[in-house]
Amino acid sequence: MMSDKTLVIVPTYNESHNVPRLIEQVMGLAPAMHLLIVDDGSPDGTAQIVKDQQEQYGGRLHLIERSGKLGLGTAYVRGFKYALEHEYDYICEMDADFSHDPDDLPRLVNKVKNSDADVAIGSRYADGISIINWPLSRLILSYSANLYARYITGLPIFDTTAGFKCIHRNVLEHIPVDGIKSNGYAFQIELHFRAWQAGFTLREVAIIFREREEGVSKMSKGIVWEAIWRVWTLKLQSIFGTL
Ligand SMILES: Nc1nc2c(ncn2[C@@H]2O[C@H](COP(=O)(O)OP(=O)(O)O[C@H]3O[C@H](CO)[C@@H](O)[C@H](O)[C@@H]3O)[C@@H](O)[C@H]2O)c(=O)[nH]1
Repeated sequence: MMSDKTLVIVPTYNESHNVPRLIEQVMGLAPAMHLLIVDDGSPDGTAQIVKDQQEQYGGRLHLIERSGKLGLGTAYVRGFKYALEHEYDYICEMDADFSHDPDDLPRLVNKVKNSDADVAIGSRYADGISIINWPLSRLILSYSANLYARYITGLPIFDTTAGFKCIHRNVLEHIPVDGIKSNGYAFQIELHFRAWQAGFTLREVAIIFREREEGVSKMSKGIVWEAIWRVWTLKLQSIFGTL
């Protein structure tokens, strides 16, 4: 096994305007990282753009194509299994739309490599509120969802729904990733909760989150509802065992 292999997993749905620059930026980082795009049959041809660039990056750019829009959570679970099968040590999550700055990836990876953190979370709320250009309504929704999830679950972090992080391979080997049932942004809460319950250390690293400039958010009412009820099932499961 190569030492210190890092895989950045990016789920995509209709991100053709973002993915060329995303690939260029992640492939240009030092130390070198691998990038896995998990695309859900995007009608705008996102997957084809990835395929066209694969040869250029000598085996560092990977693609999983799924048949339709199956959700953010299952896309990450698919990516985690790929990471374990291919023996990556550090596994990162990131959005395709530059809300997360790829240049912050080395900071997250270093946090896991060089501190007690098993999961380093790129946090919008660790240092006040560091979000640029979100409408006030979205900011209020996200902030209150995070307070609510933190209060009910007891998670020791401020950004429970963060989708930007680095995870040590050990975490994914020890929590049953197939058992993560949330599929929207609640997936992030559930992943943090299961890692924390298993005794792993979560640490927040302050980042600046920027509203996307290209494409649209896939946020929906269903995603919000799932987060509202899911935190209760997580809490109850932790008290009573599997429901
Ligand atoms: N493969 C796949 N990818 C998806 C799907 N839904 C969304 N994505 C991809 O997942 C990433 C995040 O989706 P967005 O729709 O851009 O998220 P957002 O509204 O900006 O939400 C942000 O905030 C959430 C809550 O705070 C975070 O949980 C989320 O990760 C993200 O950072 C993007 O790369 C998007 O293309 C899906 O069904 N399938």
